[in-house]
Amino acid sequence: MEKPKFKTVQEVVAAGVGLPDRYLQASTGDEESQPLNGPVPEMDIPAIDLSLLLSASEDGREELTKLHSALSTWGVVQVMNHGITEAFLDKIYKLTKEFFALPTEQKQKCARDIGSMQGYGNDMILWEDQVLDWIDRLYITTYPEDQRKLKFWPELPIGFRETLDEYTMKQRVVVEKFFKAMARSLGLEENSFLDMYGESATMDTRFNLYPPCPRPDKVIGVKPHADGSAFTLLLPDKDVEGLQFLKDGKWYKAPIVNDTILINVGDQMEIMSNGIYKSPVHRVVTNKEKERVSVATFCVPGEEKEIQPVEGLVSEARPRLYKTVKKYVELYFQYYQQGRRPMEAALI
Ligand SMILES: O=C(O)CCC(=O)C(=O)O
Ligand SMILES: [Fe+2]
Repeated sequence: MEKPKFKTVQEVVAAGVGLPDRYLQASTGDEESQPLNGPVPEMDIPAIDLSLLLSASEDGREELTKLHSALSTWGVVQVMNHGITEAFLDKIYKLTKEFFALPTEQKQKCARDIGSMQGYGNDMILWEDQVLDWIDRLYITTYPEDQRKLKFWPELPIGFRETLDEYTMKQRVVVEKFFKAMARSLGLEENSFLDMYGESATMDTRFNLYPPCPRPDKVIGVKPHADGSAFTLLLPDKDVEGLQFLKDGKWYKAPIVNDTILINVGDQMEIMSNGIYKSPVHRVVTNKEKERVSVATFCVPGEEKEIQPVEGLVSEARPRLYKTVKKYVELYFQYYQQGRRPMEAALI
């Protein structure tokens, strides 16, 4: 098997050769108003009770209103009472840290092949002169089961595979409820989005490690992007901040709230909701002293599915904003490479 051409961030750090130029961001000109490592205000997003969202009670309706308000402004919510115990989430965080702490040779057993996304490696190099993100990751397709490639599922740390399998099944329950809740919050029949999303939808989980970085003013953990998924379930680090969302041209940091899952809308949900729910641009900044981890699961419609605004959200007052797209993720990378917002391709 071909080995990846570039070193992981952990290997760069271990080599002790200083910071390679490939990680240095070009000046964007707006550093003065909001420098990469400067203080940013915290975003004001609600914690939504998932167990209430599908209830017909007064409290349930109130929760749906909160969901609508957060997703149509920020495109992000914290979800609590999601049915996954704190002890289980802690196990995921622990296994993530243990995986990245393994010796390089052990991690390389799950190394990504050149040109493919799945497996262990550094920021994927998609174009020449790309400034690299300060991140190492393990990217695994977890669902449907027949699409799993076990060679990318680490055998160590012990329990990783079983726990990831269990986490996938638990997340599926959350995903279905969340789709139904989003439909209800827009006055639609419960299955409106699920029917379009499809039975063949995939889940990809990405374990992210951001080692301490010598130049947080010049180096970024993940460059600004919006997710190409329908939506993303995220477990941000429980102690170390870093995730920021862009709203009206300003960056805000995501709060850390224990025992919640952060869910952000992705481009394909923005399309299905005819633009009512926003796929937010976000980034991750680096930290000089502390290592940070996160675990993101991307929920992606099946490749054969045609994704478009659902009927109930198109009217004379609100004309259709997006074309029908298929295999959006492929299109996503073509645009991303050109430094363009992939969403542009879907706009009518
Ligand atoms: O590390 C994080 O908190 C977010 C990572 C992210 O945005 C992504 O993986 O798409
Ligand atoms: Fe993201």
